[in-house]
Amino acid sequence: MVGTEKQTLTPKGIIHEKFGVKAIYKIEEVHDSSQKRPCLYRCHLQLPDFSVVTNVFKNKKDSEQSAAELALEKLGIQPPDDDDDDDVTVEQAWDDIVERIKYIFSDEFLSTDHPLSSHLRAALQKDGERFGSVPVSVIATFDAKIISRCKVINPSVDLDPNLAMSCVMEAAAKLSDYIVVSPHVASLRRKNPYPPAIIEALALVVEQVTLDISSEQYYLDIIAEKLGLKDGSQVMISRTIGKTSSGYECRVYSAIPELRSFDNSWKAHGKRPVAESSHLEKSRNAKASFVCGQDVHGDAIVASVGYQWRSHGLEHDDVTLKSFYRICCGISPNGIYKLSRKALIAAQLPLRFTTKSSWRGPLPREILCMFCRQQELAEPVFTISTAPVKSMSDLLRSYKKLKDSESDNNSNQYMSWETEDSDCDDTNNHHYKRREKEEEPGSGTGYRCEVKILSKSQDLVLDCSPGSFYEKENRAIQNASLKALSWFSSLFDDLDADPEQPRYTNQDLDWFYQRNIMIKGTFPSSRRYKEPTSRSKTTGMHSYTRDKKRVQSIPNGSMVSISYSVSVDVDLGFSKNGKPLKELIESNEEIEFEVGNGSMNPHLESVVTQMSVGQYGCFLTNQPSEGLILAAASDTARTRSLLSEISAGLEYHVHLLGVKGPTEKRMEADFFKPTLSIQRVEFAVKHIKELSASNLVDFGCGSGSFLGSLLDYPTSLQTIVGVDISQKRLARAAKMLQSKLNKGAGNLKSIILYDGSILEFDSRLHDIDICTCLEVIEHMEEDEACKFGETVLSLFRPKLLIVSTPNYEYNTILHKSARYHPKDKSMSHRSKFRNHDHKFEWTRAQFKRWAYKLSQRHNYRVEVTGVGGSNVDPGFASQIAVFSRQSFFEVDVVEKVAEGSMQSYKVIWEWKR
Ligand SMILES: C[S@@+](CC[C@H](N)C(=O)[O-])C[C@H]1O[C@@H](n2cnc3c(N)ncnc32)[C@H](O)[C@@H]1O
Ligand SMILES: [Mg+2]
Repeated sequence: MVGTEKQTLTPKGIIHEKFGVKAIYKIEEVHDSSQKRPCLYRCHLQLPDFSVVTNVFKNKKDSEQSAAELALEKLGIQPPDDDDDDDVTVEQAWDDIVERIKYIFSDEFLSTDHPLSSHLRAALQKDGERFGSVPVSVIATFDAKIISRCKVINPSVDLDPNLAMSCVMEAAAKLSDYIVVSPHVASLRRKNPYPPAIIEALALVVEQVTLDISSEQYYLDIIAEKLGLKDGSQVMISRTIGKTSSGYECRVYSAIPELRSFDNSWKAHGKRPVAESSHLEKSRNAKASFVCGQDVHGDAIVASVGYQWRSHGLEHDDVTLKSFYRICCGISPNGIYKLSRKALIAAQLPLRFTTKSSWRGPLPREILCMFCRQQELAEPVFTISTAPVKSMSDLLRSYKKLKDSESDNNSNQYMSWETEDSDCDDTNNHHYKRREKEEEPGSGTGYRCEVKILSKSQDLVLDCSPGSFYEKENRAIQNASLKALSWFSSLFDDLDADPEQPRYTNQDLDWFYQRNIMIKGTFPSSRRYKEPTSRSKTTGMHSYTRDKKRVQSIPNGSMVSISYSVSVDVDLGFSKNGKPLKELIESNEEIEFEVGNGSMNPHLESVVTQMSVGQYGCFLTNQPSEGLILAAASDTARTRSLLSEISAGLEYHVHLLGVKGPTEKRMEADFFKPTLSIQRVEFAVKHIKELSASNLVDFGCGSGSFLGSLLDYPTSLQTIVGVDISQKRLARAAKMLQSKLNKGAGNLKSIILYDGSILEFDSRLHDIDICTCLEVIEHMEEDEACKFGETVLSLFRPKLLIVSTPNYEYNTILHKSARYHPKDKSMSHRSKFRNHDHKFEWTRAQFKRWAYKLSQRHNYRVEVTGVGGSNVDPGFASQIAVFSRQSFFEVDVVEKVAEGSMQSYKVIWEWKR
């Protein structure tokens, strides 16, 4: 007799028998360039219903076998070499079934991919007596090991499935300590409850249900019915948790927990009792509890339905999965920012606040207030303190200290001592406490802000005291708010994660307080800055891969404008039917952001800052949290199904529309300590003192930063005047000056702000001691700048005129410091200027020519000098011409003009002592 040696099939063989050509193996080569090892292999196996990916192997065959083994495990098929059915005795078979049932009801089985585990998870979603009960028929049908052992016990099980079920019931009866057998309903359930954490994790399933409220039935009864409850009287209703896209309010509906007596004894030892864990009690629904801030047990329905005070009829609106996820998103500070910028995937809550003009979206303080309201916390309390800054030398010394403290605090040096025209200190009408002023009157100021978040019952939730100083009070407040927000954000960010304690009830505050006191230096470091971990892809456009060395051509501080789209994309080779699958989830025609402050999705920012204007880019990344994608996607059902694909990632397309270089002030602040504007103030003060000037006019005074600084220096000045054509800036100047004067600054008699063009003459400003025109002329056309020169020296005729403007030749140095490439062909001539608003920038020779010719025509003497750098090549960063009136013609001209008496300027604000 020829020996019939038993041929055991390999895992791959079994897969082939079952699926034939529908099983697609794909081998991926894994290179590790850092180590000179040969290539490794990973196998992706795609089956009609699911796919698996292996670890890496030295050879392709092993990776394929491993993939097949993984797939068999998922299918619940025992690998053939595991054991040999022929050798199993009946007794052993019973033992195996008992062991297997025990394993099926273990904690770890719930997280396996075995098809039975889905039945178990579904059973744990049931309420009441059915909670955790799994039909015996399911166990007898879907577990290969149980089937094979049942066959050993009784070979006829193939013909009569009832036999297998009896086997399972009988085996389960031997586990009476562990399993409850319900013979009348033929189901099994575990005796001891699952740990609450496991149950909570299971509660994260969010599905869409349809409530038919068209009938005459009471809507709460309909909701009760969906929740498996008797009627509306058993339904608990949450507070409003958010709105649908059309603005209707949503609430969470769930079962009223069993009425328990009020046992307050736990408060003494500070720990809330864990609910008596009978399997009959509904498990805590973590997601619903997170969303509405109340303990929700069992299933919950988010719905927008009910009677509003505005109308008599029942109002209702569809709550889509998208609106649900958007509500979840809006609970976190980062989400509030994302939603308000209409860029869920792209926008990020910035890590720092630089200037109001470059900030996009609601300001940090507004977001913080919104967040506190939403979380039922008290309004944030800001405490502002000032630091003494006495003289230039002290300022320089303290700068160094500040820099150290800034770096301790993981923040950016730009934040300190920066001036910015467009910033205004709109710090009114909020909860501010002012500390004793530590500085001497008349000295400069630096602001520091601390923010405290308290619960409604005034318990401290967060104490955020960043150590940084800012020149502007508003900037200190915004940055402190941002720090508090970033901290809350790190608690809330992942929509699908379960924050341990998402809200702060009195009971939670103790531990919350201890964990959350945030002081200087203990701020959690950000996880945001990662290079794109792209699955690289070439598309004929610019494509980016992980290996490519990153060369940032757009410097930090620039304002970048892009259009982009993001799609969920399933790799061609892995999609079912081999068809490419893609779903657009977010797109934006134009969105602007500041580079380097963390306000843009790091992948997009990293790619965009390597591009030039007009260029397109395409890249792929892994997916962020599913909740975020679903909140952005319009077809949530389809997007969800794509996301379940193993090779799903995000495909970004981006077009760089424009770049505005980093602001002049930021670039200069990076380079000059003290800043050029402070150096200009010092320069002017020196001349005021030399001349013992009693009045001064600042032409193009903007938001009054120069005039405001003059209040900090003791001089002979009695009257100062500002002229500008921007009413908005003049209003800011007035507000700032008033606030400084209220604090007792300066020794002046009067201040006037005029709205008017400095190209026009106004006889009230004739024959002034000193006129200044700092960084203004380059904001006009060149011919206007020349006209201004003529008007001032021929009509206003001040004793001294100081005009400053950037030195174009110095830009190469500034741009180099900002990693800016002026040779970039995509940059226009204008973009090589320091500021996008500059109409021209002169070289030293151009400026000198203008100044000398002008002075000669009007009988002034001129000295051309500057601040920042020195007289040697390429000269001063900010070039300055000082025109002094020669006394020769003086008398005639003064009289001539006084007769003309033209008043073309309008008084905007006036102050008199
Ligand atoms: C860069 S800002 C300089 C502000 C201020 N001098 C300083 O150094 O901080 C230029 C200012 O010039 C003003 N300006 C431009 N053309 C003007 C004109 N024809 N008359 C008056 N002001 C003008 C603008 O409104 C703007 O406030
Ligand atoms: Mg300028």
